[in-house]
Amino acid sequence: MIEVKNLVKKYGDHVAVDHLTFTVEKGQIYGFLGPNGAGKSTTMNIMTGYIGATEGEVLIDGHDILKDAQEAKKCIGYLPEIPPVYPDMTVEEYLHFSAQLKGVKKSEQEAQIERVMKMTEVEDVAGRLIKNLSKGYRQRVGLAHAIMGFPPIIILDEPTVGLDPKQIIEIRQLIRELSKEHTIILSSHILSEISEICDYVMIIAHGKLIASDTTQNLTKMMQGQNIYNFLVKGEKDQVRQALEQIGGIEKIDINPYREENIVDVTVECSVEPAHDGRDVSADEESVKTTRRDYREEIFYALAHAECPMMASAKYVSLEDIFLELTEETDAQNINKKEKRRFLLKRPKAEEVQDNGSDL
Ligand SMILES: Nc1ncnc2c1ncn2[C@@H]1O[C@H](COP(=O)(O)OP(=O)(O)OP(=O)(O)O)[C@@H](O)[C@H]1O
Repeated sequence: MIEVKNLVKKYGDHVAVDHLTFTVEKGQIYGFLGPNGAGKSTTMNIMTGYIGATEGEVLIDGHDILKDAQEAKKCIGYLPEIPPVYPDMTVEEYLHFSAQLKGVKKSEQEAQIERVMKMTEVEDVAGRLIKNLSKGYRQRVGLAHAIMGFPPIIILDEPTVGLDPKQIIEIRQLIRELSKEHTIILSSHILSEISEICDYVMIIAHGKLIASDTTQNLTKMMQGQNIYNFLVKGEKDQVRQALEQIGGIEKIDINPYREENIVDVTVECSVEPAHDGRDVSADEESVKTTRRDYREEIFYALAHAECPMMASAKYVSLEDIFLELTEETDAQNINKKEKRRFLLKRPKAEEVQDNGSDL
C-alpha cells in the first residue's frame, strides 16, 4: 500500500532522514516511535507530499507522491503536528471547505460532514470559531479534516500530544475504530501509546530505522535475550545456590532489596531452543516460538530451596528495547551491538545454531 524506498532528507548538512526503507501493508495500525528530533515528522511530511525528499521514493498505492501527487494524495488523510485549521472559520465552515477540498461529491457532503463531526465529537462546537477552541477540540477538528473523504490511509503526527487523559482515551478509541476500515500510521515519542494502539512498530532514531516489527514480535524477540528479573525471599547465597542448579544460566546478579530478607535477582540465561522435539531450523518463526523459557525452572528451583519468589520473573520490556536502541544510536554505536541485528534482519537458522548467543 505504501512503499518508502531509500528516503533521505537533508537540511543543509543535517541529515534528518537517513536512507529509510519500509513498506506499509493494508489494514494495520503502524507506529513511528522515536525521541524528539528523530525524523518522524519529516518522514510523514514527505510521505504525504508536504515537502520533497533529497533522495528516494515514496509510492502510495503505486503512485509516486512527487510525480503523481494528485492521485497519491487522494489515498491519504493527514493530520500534521500542527493541524492546518483556519482560525477565523467556524468548525462547520472549515469542514465544508475540507469536504470540497477533498473532492467529496456535493450530494454527499452534508451527510459526510455530519458523520465526521459525530466521529470526532465536534458537534457541540460546530458553530464556534476555531480560534476560540481548546487545544483538544482543535486537534479533533484537524482529525476531522484528515478523515474527511474517508481515504484508505490516514497518517497522524502525534495525534494525542497536548490532550488531557480523557481526550487521549477518546482519540485512541477513534483511531481503533478507524483502523477497521483504514490503514493508519501514527507517530509518537511515547512508547505506551504505540504499544497500546499499534500492530506494528517502527523505531526511528537520528533519521534511521533501527527496529521494525510487530509490537508482539519486538517484545518476543527481545525475550530471546533471556534476561529475567524477580524478587526472592531468602539469603543471597541460598538463592545463588538454588539458581546455579539450573543448566543454561550464564550470569546471576543478586542485590539487596528495600525489604528485609528479600533480594532483587537478575539472571541471564543462554539462548537455546526448547527441548520439545520441534525442528527449530525449519524457519524463522519456529526459532522465535520455540526459544527456551526458563521461568518455570527458576520457580521450581527456588521453591525447592524454600526461597519463595515474591514478584514474578519478568522479561525485558518493549520500553527497554526502545531506550536501549535509541541510546545505541545516540552513541553512534549501533553496529557494535550486533546482537540486536535481528531486529532489522532476522538471523538465518544456521546462524542461530552456530552461535545461538548472537540472538
Ligand atoms: N525545516 C527544517 N529546517 C532545518 N532542520 C529541520 C527542519 N525541520 C526539521 N529539522 C530537523 O530535522 C530533524 C528531524 O526533525 P523532525 O521534526 O522530523 O523530528 P521528529 O521525530 O518529528 O521530532 P518531534 O517529535 O520533536 O517532532 C531535527 O533535528 C530537526 O531539528
